Amino acid sequence: MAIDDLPPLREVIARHGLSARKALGQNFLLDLNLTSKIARAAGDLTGMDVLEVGPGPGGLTRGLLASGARRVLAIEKDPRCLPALEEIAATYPGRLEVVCGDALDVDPLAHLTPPVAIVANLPYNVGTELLVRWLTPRVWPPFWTSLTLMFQREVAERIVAPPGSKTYGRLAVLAQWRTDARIVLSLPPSAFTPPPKVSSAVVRLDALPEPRFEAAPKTLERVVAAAFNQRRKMLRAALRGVAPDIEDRLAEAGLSPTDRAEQVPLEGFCALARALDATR
Ligand SMILES: C[S@@+](CC[C@H](N)C(=O)[O-])C[C@H]1O[C@@H](n2cnc3c(N)ncnc32)[C@H](O)[C@@H]1O
Repeated sequence: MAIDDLPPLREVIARHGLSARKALGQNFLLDLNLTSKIARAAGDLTGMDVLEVGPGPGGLTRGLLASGARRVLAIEKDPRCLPALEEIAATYPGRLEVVCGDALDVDPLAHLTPPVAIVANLPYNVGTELLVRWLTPRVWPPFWTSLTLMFQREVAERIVAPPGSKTYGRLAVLAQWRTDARIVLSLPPSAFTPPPKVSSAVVRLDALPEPRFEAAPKTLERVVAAAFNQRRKMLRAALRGVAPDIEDRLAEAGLSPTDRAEQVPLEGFCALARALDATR
């Protein structure tokens, strides 16, 4: 059964000539049962403001509106998608605002009132850049309460990876520091039009009221980036450029200079960030 009275998405993309563009990472979800499922994975949206990044022809947008979101702000870079999105806006008067632009340049708080749920099916590189930005504001809690984001399966696994695992790295530390992160849905390439080369997964990240351990976001980001850039090296070598007296700071944080980044738990990276900031 259709989730609204709008025409099927295949008809919409044919009518508006929305052939997928590789440069914009366009792999569309045209099955409205699936887009409803992703909207439901975002939790109870009744009365919430929702930021959707990269709505494309609007399959997920329809799911979000049908599931009771108060208002949806949809930021889409490709102007060819606007007519399809305007049709949806007309079906849900006053509830969908469409902004044409790069999500990296738009301030959602100029359009929405917190608390906000963020939902997106974005190209990989923009998705991780936005994720890191949403996870590292100076002040916590952030303007959003949850992030429900589609990634390549391999990136989703990196976000939820535990310490000691091969995929544990910068994304795992930054995500698990301030959120509860879990994979809530897996999708095969055949779910998308055109099908991508790899499987995808939806990750749900719920903002914690407070970070698990105290640390300044900028310092933590710097430490984690340096540590995992050379993940096979011992910490004292990988972090040499971070501080001249890195061995003393590692000792203060209770870390061994001969450890490697993938063995260091979240708590250890936060302790190191605090030790570095204490000596500035
Ligand atoms: C993978 S498609 C998903 C489209 C739609 N959400 C769906 O699930 O069918 C990604 C969408 O993000 C848009 N996009 C790519 N980069 C963007 C950016 N920097 N800001 C906003 N939208 C972007 C693309 O034009 C495309 O419509």
